Formats: sequence, C-alpha cells, structure tokens
Amino acid sequence: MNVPGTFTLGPGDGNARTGCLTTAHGDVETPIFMPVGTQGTVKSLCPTDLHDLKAQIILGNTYHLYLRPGDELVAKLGGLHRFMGWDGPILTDSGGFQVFSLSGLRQIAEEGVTFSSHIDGSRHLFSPEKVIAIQQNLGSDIMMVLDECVPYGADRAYTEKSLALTTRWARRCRQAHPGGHRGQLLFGIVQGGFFKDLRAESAAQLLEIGFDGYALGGLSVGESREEMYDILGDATPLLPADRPRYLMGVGAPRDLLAGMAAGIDMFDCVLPTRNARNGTLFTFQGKVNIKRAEYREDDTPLDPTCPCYACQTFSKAYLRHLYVARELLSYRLNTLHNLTFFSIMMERARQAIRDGRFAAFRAEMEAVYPTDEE
Ligand SMILES: CNc1nc2c(CCNCC3CCCCC3)c3nc(N)[nH]c(=O)c3cc2[nH]1
Ligand SMILES: [Zn+2]
Repeated sequence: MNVPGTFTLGPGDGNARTGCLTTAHGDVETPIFMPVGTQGTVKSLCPTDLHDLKAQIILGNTYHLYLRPGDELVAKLGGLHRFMGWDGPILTDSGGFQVFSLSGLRQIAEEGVTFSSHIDGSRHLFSPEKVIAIQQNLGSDIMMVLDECVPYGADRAYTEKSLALTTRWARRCRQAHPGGHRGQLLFGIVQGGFFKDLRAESAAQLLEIGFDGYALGGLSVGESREEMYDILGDATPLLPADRPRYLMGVGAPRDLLAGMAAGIDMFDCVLPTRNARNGTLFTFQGKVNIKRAEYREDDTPLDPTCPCYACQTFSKAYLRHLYVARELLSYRLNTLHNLTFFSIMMERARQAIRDGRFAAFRAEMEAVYPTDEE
C-alpha cells in the first residue's frame, strides 16, 4: 500500500485526467464526487448503504461536530471513523465556510474568526491552530486549512486584504500540522474572488508553503455559471498537476463535467442529498420531480438502468406516494438513488477519460442536463 498522500496519475483526455489518491483509510479513484455527511452521517443512510453505492470517500463537518457532540468527545470515542462506523476515507472542511453561512455575529481578526453557535448562541473562536486540532481529533484523512470564502461581489480591496490573511492562516495551519502526522493530509485553499491576478497570487503563495492537495475555494457562491467557468478555466492550470485538485461545493452534473474538463479531481456538493429531500431526482434521462401528478399512476421504475434498491424495487407511483405522505422512507430511497446516480456518472466519466472519449460523454450528459435550467 502506498503512503498516504501518494497521488498517481492515470490516462488523461485533454485537461481531464484520472488518478488515484492514497489515504490512511484507503485509495480514492479520481475524478471523484464526495457525498456530504453533516452531523456524522450522510442523512438517512447507513455506512453499508454508502459502500453499496460505491462511495469511496465522504465529507464530515468540522463546524457541526465541534459544536455537537464535540471533537474531544469524538476523539475519546476513537475518532470519527469509529464513531460513525465508516471505515473509508473522510475529508473534513475547516468549518470556515459553515461559520460564514450558518452562524451569526461573526468577527474576522488576525487570530481567527469568532462566531456564535447556531445551536445555543455560545461564542467560539476558530483559529488556524484550533481547526487543525479539531480535524486531528476527528481523525479525518484529508483536512482543509482555515480560510475566508470571500462573499460574491466583494471589491478588490476587500478581496486583497482577505487573501493576505487567508494565506497567513494557511501558513499557520501548515505549521500546526507539518505533514505526515498520523497519515492525515492537509489541503490548501485558493481564494482571490473573481480577480484572476489575485487567484494567481494565492496559488503561488500556497505552492510556496506546500500542501498535499489544492482546492479552489470562493466559487459556487452565487456567481453566474460563466463567471465560475471563467475562473475555473484560468485558475485550475495554476494548481500543480501532480497533486489532487478539489473544487469546493460543486456541483450539479453539468458543473462536474465542466470541472473535470478543466482538470479538477475532487468535488463535493449537498445537491444530491438535499434534492432527495425535496423530491428532485437525477436520472440518465434527466431530472424527475417525483411529486408531480403525472407520476401518480406510473408503475414504471424511476430509472430502469439504475441498480439502486429504489429503482429495482419500487414504482414512481410509490416514490411519489411516499414523498406526498412525507414518509421517512421517501428521504432514504431518494437519497440512495441520487447518490447512486452521482456515483455511476463519475464512474462513467472516469472510463470515458481512460477511453479518450470524454468530450462525447460530456455532450451526451449535457443533452439531458442542459446548461440553461437550474
Ligand atoms: C456550495 N458552494 C460552496 N461550498 C463551499 C465550501 C464548503 C464545501 N463543502 C463543505 C461541506 C458542506 C456541508 C457540510 C460538510 C462540509 C467552501 N469551503 C471552504 N473552506 N472554502 C471555500 O471557499 C468554500 C467555497 C464553497 N462554495
Ligand atoms: Zn436508482
């Protein structure tokens, strides 16, 4: 078995590439979509379900687990893998993004970001050293640095100032986790908003510090698709080709395709799990809104080509009934299906890259996932 952090590139097709990342809890084939677990669980699924749908790596949530049940308790109970019964790789975000999106009353200073818990209003400080300690306690295989995800529309002056602080925080994170510590990897996060020169500066600064992988942050924050793709195309080649590249918070099928075409290796998004809860299901024939009346008497499976338990066992009429009746099983079956779809789509993408036919695969998928609708 390779040492954690080993990243071996396989066949490529244009800027799209396949690879294999070794972590302390196993290897991850790239490009990869990572299902999001929020409070130590991928909502409504058991770890066995995740293995059944061939999930290779999942996301844990530093912010939530720190607040409840507490990272120290999780450490005392053997770490997040043992706590949640998932023996595969886990990536944890630093929590910075959640602080900005979930908690009120936050202040940014040299030391770190102070915020009020969305649970009980108590005050907390996330410093670079603190978020490293939390992720070490959780035992995640891939940790992220503390960063400020600059709000969409921030002006150049604010973005420049924020970038300088974010880089100082990244350096403190690296110092707090010099590398090789129990095989836990540390990724840097490129910021710089929508200013290409600032993005280049950010990438160069992070490269000089040196990380096991590099993420593009500050995207999928409300910008238009073309704005995201513009930065994506310009910034991705700045990230070292021999290290994993992670596009944070992305995304819908067409955004995964655009990211892979640009040379991105790793993705995470709440879309498949969140949409499962509101009845929006992804199939290879396009999106299905299961609550629509047209499915009331539809005795056919959601996606006859899908191997998941929901598609193999139930009709659209039944899935619609469960959703309309607000039955808990609706949540579980819809999540099983959506994550199976994302898993199969990524497997087909990896094979298309290996076969040198990624452009054709992308065109085929975009025909059912047009770029105009949300
Ligand atoms: C949705 N768009 C988006 N997400 C971003 C995220 C979060 C990525 N997902 C993390 C999971 C969220 C659910 C719970 C578990 C962790 C970002 N994170 C960081 N640190 N920096 C970003 O610029 C950053 C930028 C992001 N943009
Ligand atoms: Zn299915």
